[in-house]
Amino acid sequence: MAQPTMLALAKLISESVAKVDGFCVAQGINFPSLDEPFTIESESIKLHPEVSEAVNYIISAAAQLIAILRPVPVTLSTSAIHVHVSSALRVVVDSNVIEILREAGPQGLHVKEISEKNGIDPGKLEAHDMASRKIAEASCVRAYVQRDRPECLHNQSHFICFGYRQIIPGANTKVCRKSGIDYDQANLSKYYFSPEDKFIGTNGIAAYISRSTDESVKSSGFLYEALTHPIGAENSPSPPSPFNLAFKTDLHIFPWLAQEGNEYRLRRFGIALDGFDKMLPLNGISKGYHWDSLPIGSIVVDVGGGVGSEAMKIAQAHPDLKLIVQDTENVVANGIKFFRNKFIQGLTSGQVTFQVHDFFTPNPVTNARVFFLRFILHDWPDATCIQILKNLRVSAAPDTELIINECLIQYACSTETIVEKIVPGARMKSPPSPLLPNLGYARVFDYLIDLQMAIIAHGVERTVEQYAALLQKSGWELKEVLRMPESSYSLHKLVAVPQSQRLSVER
Ligand SMILES: C[S@@+](CC[C@H](N)C(=O)[O-])C[C@H]1O[C@@H](n2cnc3c(N)ncnc32)[C@H](O)[C@@H]1O
Repeated sequence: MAQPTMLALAKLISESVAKVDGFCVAQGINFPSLDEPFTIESESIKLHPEVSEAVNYIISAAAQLIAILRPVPVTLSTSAIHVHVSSALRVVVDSNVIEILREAGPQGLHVKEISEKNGIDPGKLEAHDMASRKIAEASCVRAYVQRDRPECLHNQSHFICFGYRQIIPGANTKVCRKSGIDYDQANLSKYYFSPEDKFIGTNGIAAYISRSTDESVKSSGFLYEALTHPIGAENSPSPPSPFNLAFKTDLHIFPWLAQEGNEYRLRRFGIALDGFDKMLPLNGISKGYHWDSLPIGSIVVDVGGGVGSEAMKIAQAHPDLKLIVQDTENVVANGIKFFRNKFIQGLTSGQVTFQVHDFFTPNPVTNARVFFLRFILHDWPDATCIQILKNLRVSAAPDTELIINECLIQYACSTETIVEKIVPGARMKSPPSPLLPNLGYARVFDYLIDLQMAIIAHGVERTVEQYAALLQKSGWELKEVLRMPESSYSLHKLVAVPQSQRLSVER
């Protein structure tokens, strides 16, 4: 007899599929197929609030079934070598295979022709593609690149989703003209080999893949060495991170990215964060928070705002707000270029300004209505976060609200903490049994990013309680949690207000 859990999971899957089907029928839409070209809009149904819950239950239940059904040694061995998927993905992105296939059209291209364009030996390319394809299939992801004939590859929706500029007349012409790239064959190959320009004007997904499979994957192999490093073991205040060991540097990743020679990586990092947003519901940044009820002209400071991809969305959706994007010098320069490409009116109208500011010093803006922090605190250990938060607290006005936009980690067991009881929104809705309380595999990305933060930056993804404690120690009070359950990543907004007693910054 099958385990009762298996039967319950199978039932949950069919009920949830029926819900997705019912929604599609009621709306008169087809659920996107893997054989159709990807667009951000067509994918948005998967993040629709009425669909996403059922989708998450299906993903979570399917993974639990796989874990039950697959022999344990196979599961462990597969996980042990899964890193090769990342390495193969990087080859495909950084050697321009996607762009070359897109240009070739639906009939695909012989590997020799791909090789003529990107300079990678066909035998090697074949080997890489096979690795990527076979492992992807083994993980039930489905092949990224399809073959009709043994030596011919063509794009599937997964690769098209990387959103490279198309190198064919029409839509491409516009983008390529913007970046000053001509269309003759000579320049085309130059473009393939000009990484400085590669991601500019794209939707950022390929930049995200390229970044993650470069610094992060290389560093990941050093996790054990970092954890067992004698300096760390001897309680040194700054034990090396896996990134430090892999890249032979003592620097934290951000000052390292700002170093001469890393200009391409820094630019790619900024565009990658814009690409990351494609995992989130459209207009997710606006959801939940009362942006529309802020007084006209209110100042929103995006602290460590990167190239300003979030500030751009807030500015576009709320034209009466003023945005100040703060970051380090090189990033601010990249941000201004990013805005010139995507939203020049924001700059010319004065609605958005950039400011060089080190968030380890008190914030120069003392009349902010909102301090906005996205993906800042997860880059640093607790003591450093408290420093950052205190420097915002000393500059906060009585009506300043602090929005922390971060992933919230949920334990795989049920919890009922004081914070969950008293702070509105702090508690996550529990999924039905026998799914894990944290939604299991449907939320695996959260836990991988948690590891990634530790690996590249000594950082960490935190629970609501951990954020409440950091805020409490730095003069802020957690007021509410604005959850966005439809996000594929547990990205939520924590809203904090100044504690009544003003703190002085400890140095
Ligand atoms: C993970 S990124 C997040 C960027 C942006 N908030 C977003 O969500 O797209 C972290 C940002 O912090 C910036 N940063 C790092 N150290 C900084 C410092 N000391 N002062 C200001 N910004 C800093 C980095 O340059 C980077 O843009």
